[in-house]
Amino acid sequence: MLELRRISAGYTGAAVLHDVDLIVPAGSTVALLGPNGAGKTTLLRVAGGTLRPMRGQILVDGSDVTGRQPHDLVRYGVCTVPEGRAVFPNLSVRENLTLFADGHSSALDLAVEAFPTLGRRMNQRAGSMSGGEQQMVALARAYLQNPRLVLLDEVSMGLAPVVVDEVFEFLATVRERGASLLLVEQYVGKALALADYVVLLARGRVQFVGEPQELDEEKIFSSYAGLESAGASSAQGVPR
Ligand SMILES: Nc1ncnc2c1ncn2[C@@H]1O[C@H](COP(=O)(O)OP(=O)(O)OP(=O)(O)O)[C@@H](O)[C@H]1O
Repeated sequence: MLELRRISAGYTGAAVLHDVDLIVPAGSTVALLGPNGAGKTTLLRVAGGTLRPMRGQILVDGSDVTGRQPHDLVRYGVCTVPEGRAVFPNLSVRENLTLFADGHSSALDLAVEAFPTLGRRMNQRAGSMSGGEQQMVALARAYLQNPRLVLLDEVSMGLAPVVVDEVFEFLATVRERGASLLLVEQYVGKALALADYVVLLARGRVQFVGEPQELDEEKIFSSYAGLESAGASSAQGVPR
């Protein structure tokens, strides 16, 4: 579905990602983990078309989409749910959703099915909703675009535990419907439970690719500390 080949990317000339290879097979969920500043958000920006890589190629279903803008990528079935509450605050929930519903009338029903809370709040101004509710709108919007690949950057950030559970149930539903997911997530245990594959990034380089069963949460966190201080060159993959 998505293939990043030897991606180097960064800001104002300085590379943050170095020769990163990453594959998200069709229908698979990949958890992208790593310590603060590892380059996870940067990688999602590259995959989602908001940051052009300095080098390397981005392929979607074998087509080269390097340099394509996010709105072009939607046509390839790639949608991003960025970090933070990506809603139009002055529009109602209904308007926020309709903008992304692409004319199909059952779209709002789909959103309500996913998040019943939204059904009771269709006329509320999105900006006046709680953080969790705004995140539901942002997630439902991506769902309405009938995506084949959803890029998710810390979508549970700052949410109450009960809302986090709801968000993960929703992601499981999106996955069951056949979409691929690439997710950056602070709730490592939940990410591992959902993921088919894990990619661990540190200092802008891939340190480990494997299956969640090969890792456990505690070891990942202890490896973060080592990877942050020791640097990528001396990091020896991930402790098992
Ligand atoms: N817009 C930007 N301009 C300049 N440097 C940036 C920008 N965004 C990120 N960086 C730098 O790129 C590096 C990687 O940041 P990135 O946000 O990709 O890491 P991350 O793994 O998502 O971290 P975190 O887990 O803390 O969110 C950091 O050193 C950061 O300071």
